[in-house]
Amino acid sequence: MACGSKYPSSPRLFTCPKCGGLLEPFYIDGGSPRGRGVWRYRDLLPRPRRIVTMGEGSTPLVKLENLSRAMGVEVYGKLEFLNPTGSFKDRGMTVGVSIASSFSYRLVVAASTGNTAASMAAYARRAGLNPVILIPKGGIASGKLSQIAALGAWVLEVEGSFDDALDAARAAAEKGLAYSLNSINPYRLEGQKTIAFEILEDVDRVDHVVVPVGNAGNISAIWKGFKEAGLLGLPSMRPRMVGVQAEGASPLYRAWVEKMDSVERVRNPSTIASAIRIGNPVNAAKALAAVRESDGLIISVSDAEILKAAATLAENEGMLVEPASAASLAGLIKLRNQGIIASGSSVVLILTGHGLKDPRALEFIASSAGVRRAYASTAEEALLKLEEIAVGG
Ligand SMILES: Cc1ncc(COP(=O)(O)O)c(C=O)c1O
Ligand SMILES: N[C@@H](CCOP(=O)(O)O)C(=O)O
Repeated sequence: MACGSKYPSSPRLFTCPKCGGLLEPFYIDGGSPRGRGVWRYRDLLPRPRRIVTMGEGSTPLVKLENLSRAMGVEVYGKLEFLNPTGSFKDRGMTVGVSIASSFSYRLVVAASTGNTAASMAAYARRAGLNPVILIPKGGIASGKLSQIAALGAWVLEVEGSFDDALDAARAAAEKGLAYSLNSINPYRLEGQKTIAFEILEDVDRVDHVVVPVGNAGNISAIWKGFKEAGLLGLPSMRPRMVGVQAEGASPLYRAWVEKMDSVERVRNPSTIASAIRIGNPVNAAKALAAVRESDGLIISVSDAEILKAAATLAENEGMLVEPASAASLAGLIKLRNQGIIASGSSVVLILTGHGLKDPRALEFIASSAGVRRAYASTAEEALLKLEEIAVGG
């Protein structure tokens, strides 16, 4: 693939036997959008015999009016946290699990920082498959852990980072023990490229698409979508792709700064944004190519900037997202302050995961918003308190 080789599509062929690079499907014929959700773009998706769906995709693209005014740019949020399991991963899982189920796999496997796991578990249950999940011990948000447990998945806690868990999950898939649904699976990423198609159907102009980056599959998939959109008769817009990493887990940012084509593994990635606490992104080469081809860039933001952005989004737009998602707004704020994104630009933030998944992070956000709480021992006292609040405004 990086070497230019082409192969007939096969559900288990993920990497190029010659160069070891991750494969990508390509299409000769186009088509046209019809229906709703991810499968609206079925002419540019794999064609499994059976489709396992929960109506994922068709998420709202909402103008963030207050932030747009304050920042002097047109900011839109793509509300990916409104997908069935609360993250963009569902777009990929409907495709990946449909393939697994069409080819009679019984066991599906993924390493996860939480959202891939929750999504895979849900779609696998619906398809009657058994989900096995490897997580970094103590490394995922409590809401996600409960979500996975409630879906009855097998959870294997691995001492180490997400990257260590992924090494094991990949090895298990290579041995044929289970079908891998991480983003090494090119068919799963095909579902995620539909984010680009939907953006193109919803806005007339987009200059920048800002994406939080962990394992780097999503930014690569979205850019692939922009490149392929013409095949579906959609407008051919090529926005700049902006990848945002958390400072303590930023191998791609470092590779970008040092003008490298591959990343150096960060051994102990650390950030409050557990979803992107990843030190060795498997899609690094594709993501770097996407950013370069689109004339975009990769930046990093601190945990403080991420939490501040999450609180800003909540206070100004009423949206609660998990820290990894807020990294996109933190990135935009930084790029506006540095003058890199010009005023008047049209910017789409990919809001990837729901805030309710990470109650601990919500507490941090609440404290920065200044929690307003009072106690009343009777209804009369409550009324007095309300009168005081009304006077205070
Ligand atoms: C909420 C959230 N945001 C962003 C990301 C980053 O996506 P990717 O791994 O495709 O770069 C992830 C997962 O990695 C995630 O769960
Ligand atoms: N944030 C991800 C990490 C795994 O990424 P994947 O795209 O390779 O599945 C998660 O939610 O687990």
